[in-house]
Amino acid sequence: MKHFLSVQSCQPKDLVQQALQLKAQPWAYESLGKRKTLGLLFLNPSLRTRLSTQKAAAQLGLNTMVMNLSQDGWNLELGNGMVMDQGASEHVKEAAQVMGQYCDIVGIRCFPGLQDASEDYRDELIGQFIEYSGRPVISLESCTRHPLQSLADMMTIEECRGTNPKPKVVLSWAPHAKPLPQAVANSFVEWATAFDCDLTITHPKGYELAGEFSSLAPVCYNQDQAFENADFIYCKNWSSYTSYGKIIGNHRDWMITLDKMKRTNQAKFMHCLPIRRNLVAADDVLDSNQSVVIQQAHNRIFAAQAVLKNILETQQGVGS
Ligand SMILES: NCCC[C@H](NC(=O)CCC(=O)O)C(=O)O
Ligand SMILES: NC(=O)OP(=O)(O)O
Repeated sequence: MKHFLSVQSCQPKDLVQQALQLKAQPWAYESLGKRKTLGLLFLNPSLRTRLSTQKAAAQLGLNTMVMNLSQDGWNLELGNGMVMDQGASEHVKEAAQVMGQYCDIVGIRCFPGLQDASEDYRDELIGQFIEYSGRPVISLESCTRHPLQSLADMMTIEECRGTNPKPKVVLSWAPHAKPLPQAVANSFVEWATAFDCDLTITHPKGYELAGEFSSLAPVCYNQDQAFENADFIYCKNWSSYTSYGKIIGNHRDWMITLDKMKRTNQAKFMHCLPIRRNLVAADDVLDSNQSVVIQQAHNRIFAAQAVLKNILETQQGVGS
């Protein structure tokens, strides 16, 4: 594996199996990353991604440097040929090349601005780090995707599906107070459709995902109907793609409740976290034994570890 940016960066089923093996034997490769450095750049807040990736790196013997770029770093300019007389102090060309000197692998978290769809969907910052750092780059959630989350989600589905050959998985939009990125939902659709799942997307009209993602699974505008016989409910808010970055209507009645969960086949409840209780999902859903949100967060360690292991093996000429 060279970079890890989306489901297309890997053999997803194989990677899930590797991650599950690492969960069983976390220290099996504890010297693989010896004397190598992982640099993690955060332009946005994080609890899980930051800590699970650091823990994964430690279990591979990697040294980690973390930088909260938005608080502690210089504002970066991405544009070519810009006269830098505004807020940005440093160009990504220098910043990425410098990171490439300090690190063997670079991870970047960067949320979209939610103002301009074409700008966000170019995912320029990650692209520039690939170009200028000369190092393998891992997406820690980009403007368009969150592949480490999706990998952990697929591990969780694998662990919970039992002998069900094709579980019904429902990605359900839920309300929120703030306009949020589409990245988690986009990525989940891409990954779930690469596995043996019967995926349905449900959301109010106006919340259609970008065509490259919405075209991968049927959309049902009736949440109650979508929940019938579901084995997994994957809940997430996202802002509108068509009215880009906007919240349209309030749709508070789309919150996940125990009554709605009763329509399902005792479905497991999934969410990437952080989650706003009693807005996105009710307390009694999150506190029920159907909720697997903590298991998902636990699996983030081994998802990151599997990705780092593959990149390190490629650097040593033993992987693909
Ligand atoms: N990394 C996982 C999700 C991150 C982000 N959630 C948030 O920003 C929630 C913020 C809040 O609830 O204030 C999202 O939806 O993409
Ligand atoms: N799910 C997830 O990525 O959480 P953080 O934003 O806390 O990293």
